[in-house]
Amino acid sequence: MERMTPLLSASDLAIGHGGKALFQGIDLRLEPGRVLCLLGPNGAGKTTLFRTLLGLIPPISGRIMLGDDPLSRLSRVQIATRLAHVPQSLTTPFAFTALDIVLMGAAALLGPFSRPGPVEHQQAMIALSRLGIADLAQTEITRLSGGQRQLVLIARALAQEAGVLIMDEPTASLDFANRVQVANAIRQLAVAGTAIILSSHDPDQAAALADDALLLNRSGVIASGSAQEILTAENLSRLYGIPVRRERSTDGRLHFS
Ligand SMILES: Nc1ncnc2c1ncn2[C@@H]1O[C@H](COP(=O)(O)OP(=O)(O)OP(=O)(O)O)[C@@H](O)[C@H]1O
Repeated sequence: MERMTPLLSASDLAIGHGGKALFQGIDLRLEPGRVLCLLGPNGAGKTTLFRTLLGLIPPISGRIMLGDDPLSRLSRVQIATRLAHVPQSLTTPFAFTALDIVLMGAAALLGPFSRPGPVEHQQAMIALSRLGIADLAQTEITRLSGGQRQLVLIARALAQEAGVLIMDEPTASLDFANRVQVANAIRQLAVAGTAIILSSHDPDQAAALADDALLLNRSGVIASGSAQEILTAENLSRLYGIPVRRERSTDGRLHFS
């Protein structure tokens, strides 16, 4: 069977800072509707990989492609039409409303001297609706819960109309209810065709959310492939350097301890 062209792919990638490689030999491909989760200890290089995929740090070697185009040949605006970044949290001292924040995503594709108009407004409202938070459009973000703010950040990325979302620990600072809400939103976006690459410190979450996983530590890529297959006790033990137990509950979910 012919394979689909991935929205984002990397082959034989070496990444690092100041020309010093943290890893080499990273291969990944992300097709529409797939969720890929990066797991690895603190300082492993997950953020460095994201920044490299976003074109903010040059790779040391290897190739990154957005569809059929090499990332290195695309302008920032062209990259923004394909890839959107969702940061860990939203901090701003200004009294922006949720709609203001999402409009920033819709406006990312405009020229430097253009202001968002009705088209961008509509795009922003559609993004808020897709995340079920259209009723919060006029609420100042300082009045929103951590989970609601995270949904606003995801809506901002959606309003950018990129096919791939890159999410750096999207549920890191959230309580249980907000984590469930954001995780459900991520799955719904994937069902609708968005491709998502995210990082997590929670193997249970990776098993529940992701189709594929990439396990990285300072020794390199420990494993890569189908999340259900590579999230084994043995691989996670190697990844974190501690004994790990894997259990499957009656509802089929994987749990690690
Ligand atoms: N701008 C930089 N210049 C030089 N080294 C850096 C820079 N940013 C990060 N590093 C180093 O690169 C390594 C990987 O860091 P990175 O932030 O990518 O890890 P991470 O897996 O995202 O960690 P965490 O899970 O704690 O967020 C670390 O050793 C870090 O000190």
